[in-house]
Amino acid sequence: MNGLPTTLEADGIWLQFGEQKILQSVYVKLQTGRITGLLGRNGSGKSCLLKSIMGLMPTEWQSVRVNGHYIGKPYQQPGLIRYLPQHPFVPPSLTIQAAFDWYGVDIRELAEEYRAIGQFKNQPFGKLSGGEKRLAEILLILKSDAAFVLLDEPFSHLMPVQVEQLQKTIRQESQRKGILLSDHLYRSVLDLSDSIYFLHSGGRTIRLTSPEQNLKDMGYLNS
Ligand SMILES: Nc1ncnc2c1ncn2[C@@H]1O[C@H](COP(=O)(O)OP(=O)(O)OP(=O)(O)O)[C@@H](O)[C@H]1O
Repeated sequence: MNGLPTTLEADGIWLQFGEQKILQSVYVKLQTGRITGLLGRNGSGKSCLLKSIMGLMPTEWQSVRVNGHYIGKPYQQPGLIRYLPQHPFVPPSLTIQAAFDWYGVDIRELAEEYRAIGQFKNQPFGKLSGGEKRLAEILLILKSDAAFVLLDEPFSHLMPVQVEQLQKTIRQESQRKGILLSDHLYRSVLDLSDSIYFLHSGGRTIRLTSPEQNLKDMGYLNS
């Protein structure tokens, strides 16, 4: 691939577990400089889709292309893509400082805005509260040097003031990255996103044209 990655397209993703069809020919497109939202009911397959894009799921078929070039295992490409899973992923014995060093993120840049990060930098992850841990993990992924970032429920466990701060950081980082944002805090997803996909329980994505109305029509929001 020549030049900097600017577009990532995941196409024709098919995934099933036994008889249960999860994803059926799903398509999503990410672009650097843009935030793409992903919404869908509980269990519709959003987390599976994010893992599939990374190359971490045993899909029946899928094609991930960066600037039009097929990439077999996106997660193996240095500087291409990072993924925030729903569940904690940093080993509990690692300190915040050590984790940030490992991901190549300068903790000093964040410590002023996110006081807790600076304050607890010598604490191991295992001793942090659920919200503190989540915040540190989101920032690790979001600030690391990658062209694309996939965020699975970044706002869960965070108090409102941190959600607001994080929205600001997501906007800042989107100036140089393509971000896929999936969260049930739909208002934040709608406010931040340049375009929004809805994953139907049948396993297909549609792009929302009038997000709020579409979400009501599909029963994701009360009308
Ligand atoms: N490893 C697995 N083996 C079997 N079934 C799985 C596996 N992983 C996920 N599933 C099933 O796939 C479906 C989609 O799960 P997924 O976690 O992707 O949903 P989701 O849209 O992220 O849900 P939520 O909004 O509740 O987080 C669920 O029915 C789940 O039980």
